[in-house]
Amino acid sequence: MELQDFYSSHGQFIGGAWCPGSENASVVVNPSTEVALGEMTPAGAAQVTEAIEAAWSARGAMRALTAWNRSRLLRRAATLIDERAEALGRLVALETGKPVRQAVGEAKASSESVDWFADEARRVFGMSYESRVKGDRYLVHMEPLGVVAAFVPWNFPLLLLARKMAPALAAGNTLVIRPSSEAAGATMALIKCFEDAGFPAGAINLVIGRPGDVTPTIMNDARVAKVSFTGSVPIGRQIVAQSAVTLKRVSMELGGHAPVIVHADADIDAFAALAAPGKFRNAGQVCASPTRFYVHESIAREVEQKLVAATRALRLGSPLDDATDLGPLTTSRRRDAVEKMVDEAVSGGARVLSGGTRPSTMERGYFYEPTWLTRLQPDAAVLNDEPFGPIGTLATFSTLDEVAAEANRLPFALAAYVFTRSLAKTHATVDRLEAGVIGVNTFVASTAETPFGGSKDSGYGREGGPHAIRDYLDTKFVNVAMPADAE
Ligand SMILES: NC(=O)C1=CN([C@@H]2O[C@H](COP(=O)(O)OP(=O)(O)OC[C@H]3O[C@@H](n4cnc5c(N)ncnc54)[C@H](O)[C@@H]3O)[C@@H](O)[C@H]2O)C=CC1
Ligand SMILES: O=Cc1ccc(S(=O)(=O)O)cc1
Repeated sequence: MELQDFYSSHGQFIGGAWCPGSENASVVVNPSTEVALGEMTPAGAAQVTEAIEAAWSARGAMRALTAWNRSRLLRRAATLIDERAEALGRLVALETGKPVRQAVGEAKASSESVDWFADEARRVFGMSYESRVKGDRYLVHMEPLGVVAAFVPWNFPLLLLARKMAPALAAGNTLVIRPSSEAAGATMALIKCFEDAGFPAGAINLVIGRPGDVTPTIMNDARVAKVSFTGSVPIGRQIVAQSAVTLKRVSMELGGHAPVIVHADADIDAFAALAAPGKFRNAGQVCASPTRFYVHESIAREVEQKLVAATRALRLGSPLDDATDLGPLTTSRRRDAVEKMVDEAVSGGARVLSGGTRPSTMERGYFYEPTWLTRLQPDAAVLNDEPFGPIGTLATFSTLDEVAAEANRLPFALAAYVFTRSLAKTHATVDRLEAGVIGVNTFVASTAETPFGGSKDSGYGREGGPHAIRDYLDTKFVNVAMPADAE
């Protein structure tokens, strides 16, 4: 099916039915060609209210499902996502510019997340314990919150959506989802997997619209009990402020600026082989992307050479090509922001070790070369603001005290990475780092079964792992006193 036909036949999903949006059509652009993939009609504020009403009405149907039923539905959705992974990945590649192999990997990881929470649905345990009055009982029930709103960004439109939907549905909630319009088709296709799995009408609602039409409507509606947001720190702050009006619960998965500490005893070849693809995965548009590389001064020269060589071996090109490692940035505003950061750094005296420009080989598209910068001024924007693009910075260190202070200097605390062969150095470094997730000798810091999230300006709440479902549950204490004349 042509993408335009898919946008037209799907669109918004409200109360179990697909329908067009009520606002003027907007164009979805292919970032690797800058050509329109099609047009879709965004949802207006009235449709957002309809979606909240549908989710509110469907609470009963969700509560009528047993944990085993919810588990079966999630398992079916996970199977469908897995079966459709190639098609889902292709949509992500077309709409966001992510290389198709990475995009199919994202679809598979989404399936794993939903599959994992299919099990978690059956492990929502309350408690029963002895009262301080003989014969009475204290019971603690865990209950769904009701209607949950999920705001999902464009960089991992499948995975970050799955990580919100799966625990919310496993706990028995209903959903109103606002994805980024950049990845409209991929989001619709993922929602279709849940529809085809057989969730009750109204349990899942999708509204693709402009922030000004969608967010205030959701934030001002007291029927929405919780909001889970992934995106930038400034928008996260706005949403937290707005949540005060109706006292919604909030989970925030915001930006990062991950430090990477490479100790003198690290396996340099293994590090370089992981670091180049790790840094430039999804062109660096990953909240946990490794960005500030601190290398022990005794190995700095060798690390620099090997890192640059490994980076030059990466293939930049069409996201639809299986051999591509690096596609375009998803939006022109991201490419422009990256370009500005590099140009300003260079004006301030930074040295470019590789990249530093748009590629001469690509005539169109929001491409930018994978870039390494060194000798940066401490106040360079790239060392302080999240680059969210294909830029890595290199600096040296001599002591753990010095590098730990530098790593923790920023207000972000999402991911960090450490490379060493020593267990003692691993523990000493990990203990000093302020980060929600830490990879040691790896850039994998997130799986379906482990908690992902940050602290400080990187937000709060955890996605994935056994901790995640707690954010979608309410606690009810019941004190059962025995009547004096009970039989
Ligand atoms: N933590 C993460 O995974 C992500 C972080 N970001 C951060 O955002 C920066 C810029 O991304 P942009 O899309 O250009 O910026 P942005 O700050 O306008 O948007 C960030 C995300 O929030 C959404 N958004 C914007 N306004 C919203 C609102 N009022 N209500 C609900 N959602 C809203 C957007 O659709 C997007 O997905 C990146 O440089 C990065 O720092 C962006 C996407 C994902
Ligand atoms: O942007 C947030 C983000 C994206 C991807 C992953 S994962 O490593 O692929 O799980 C984690 C966080």
